[in-house]
Order: sequence, then C-alpha cells, then structure tokens
Amino acid sequence: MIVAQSLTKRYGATTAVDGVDFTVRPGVVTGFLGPNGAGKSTTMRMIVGLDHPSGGRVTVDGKPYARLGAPLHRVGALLDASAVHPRRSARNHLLAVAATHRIGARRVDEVIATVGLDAVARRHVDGYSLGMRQRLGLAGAMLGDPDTLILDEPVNGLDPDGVVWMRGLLRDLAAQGRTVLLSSHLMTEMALTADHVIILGRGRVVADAPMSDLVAGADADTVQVRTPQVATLTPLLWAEGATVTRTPPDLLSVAGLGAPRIAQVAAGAGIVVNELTPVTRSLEDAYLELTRDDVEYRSTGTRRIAREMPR
Ligand SMILES: Nc1ncnc2c1ncn2[C@@H]1O[C@H](COP(=O)(O)OP(=O)(O)OP(=O)(O)O)[C@@H](O)[C@H]1O
Repeated sequence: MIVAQSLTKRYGATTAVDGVDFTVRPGVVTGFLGPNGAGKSTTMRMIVGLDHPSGGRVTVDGKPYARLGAPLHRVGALLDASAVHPRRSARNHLLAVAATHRIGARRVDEVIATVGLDAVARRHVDGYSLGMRQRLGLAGAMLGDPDTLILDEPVNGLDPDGVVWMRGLLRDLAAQGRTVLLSSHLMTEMALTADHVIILGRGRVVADAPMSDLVAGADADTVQVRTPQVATLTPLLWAEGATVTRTPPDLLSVAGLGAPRIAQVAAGAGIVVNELTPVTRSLEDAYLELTRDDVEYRSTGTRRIAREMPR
C-alpha cells in the first residue's frame, strides 16, 4: 500500500506536486493520469526515494522508501527504460542489479523469460528497441518479487502484442494481491487495465475514483434510441418523465429513463426500435473534462500552423 499525505515538491518557483493525499491499494491496478507536467513522474520518484519531498510524506507499507530493508523485495520500479548501461547485455545488467540483493542467476533467467527476452538477453542493450527496453525495465522491477510495482509509461514503444501482454501481466500481478501503480497517456489502454484511477492536474489530485465511476459518470442514464417513429415515441417518453433530445432524422437521446423501460414503452405502443444503446462516458471524455483547466501545454491547432507556414 502506498500512502501520500500532503506530499509536496517544489523546484525553485515551480510547485510540481502541491500537497497531494492519496492511497494506492493492493489487489487492484491503479492508473495515474494527468496532463504533461502534472507531477506524475515527480510523485513516482518521491515514492521510490529518488526525490525528496519539500513537504508532507509518502510511504510504502507504512515506511518511507529509504527505511525499507532490501527495497528490491518491497518495491519494483520502472521509471526510465533508457537507464541501462548500453554496452551491457540485458542478462548482465539484471545480474548486476540482482547481486545488490543476493538474488541468484536463476531468478534473473526467470524474469527474462517472463518478459519474453530470452532470445536477446545476451545482446548489448544499445541494440534494443524501446519496447525491448521496456520489457527489460519490467524484468528489473520484478526481480525481487516485490509487493509493490511503480511503472511510468511502461507500454510506450510496445507493439500491439506487447501491449496486450503487458495488460495481462499487470492485471495478474494485481490479482496476486500486489499494489500496482501505473502511469500512461493512453486512455483506451488505461481503461482496459486499471481498476482505479488517480488524476493529477497542476500538481493536485483532481480525481481519485474507481474506473467504473469515472467511465459511467454523468451520462450513464442517457440512452440512444433509433426509431423511424420518433414523433410517436417522443410524447410517450415525455409522459414517463424522460428528457428527450432529437437528432433528425431518426435518433433520440433519452435521459432519465433506463433502456428496459424505453423498450417496454415502445413495445406497448407497437413502435419499431432499431437501436437502443446506453451511452457511457469513455475514460478519455472523463479525463478531458476533469483536466480541462489544468493543461499546461496546449497546442494552437493546425489552422494556425498552416497560416504561419512559409509559402
Ligand atoms: N528536476 C526538475 N527540476 C525542475 N523542475 C522539474 C524537475 N522535474 C520536474 N520538474 C517540473 O515539475 C513539473 C512536473 O513534472 P513531472 O515530470 O512530474 O510531470 P509529469 O506529470 O510526469 O509529466 P509528463 O506527462 O510530461 O511526463 C513540471 O513543471 C516540470 O517541468
């Protein structure tokens, strides 16, 4: 379990992390989201003792990282996949890390197999693709079989097979009762992987909620109804207390009445319904709405770029 209390980090005049409180629980994958510069990496670095808080504290299983004995067995981190000596092989890199905790070669070969690098483990890392480096970083994080995993953008550079594999692995690790904190800008992937989400905006927590709450959200009871008989169905839905918005020629957006009741009303009046779809909000919609005021780096759009291009 990771607990942050009033956690703060200032770099000169910049407050990167501004008094955040959150708990990352075991047994689920927790997604860590936020616009560029929101403070995710800084928070992760503080969790693993690579940065010191300017205020507040963060603990793993009740202790600051620096006070955990044999930290590789407690916390595994993948924060920067490029942080490996390029002239070392993956296996030698992992053997060197393993030696700091008296972890043997057998475990090194086990994690190499788990991340699918067996065939290239004896090659220099400088020939590795970004996806291979991510796999190696994950192998390093898992080396000590830790209860807590902290992974900054681990799916960057992975091919579609790799993304699906990573999703399954992270979900398995959480199902084994581990604490998994994962940052990513890929909303669709995050929606498939995480059970709980913490969103930062300008160094503050703007959301801390189960994924199901975020993706259902405000639009959960809106239903899209497609019927050739909109004029007949609309007053019947009004009579049931629904709010109905019409998009010609045949689409109704119905709020305040669930799909089963709409189907009953239509069937009772002999109205043909071609589509009945409950509209759920995507994680991306929820994220964009929650961070609308917290985006530090916003593009100006392609039209302006086109105007400024030399002819
Ligand atoms: N070592 C540093 N020195 C000075 N400022 C820093 C340092 N590290 C981070 N910052 C600043 O702190 C803020 C938060 O940065 P951080 O990298 O934690 O954001 P992030 O949410 O991980 O962003 P991204 O999604 O782009 O990775 C930014 O304004 C950044 O410029």
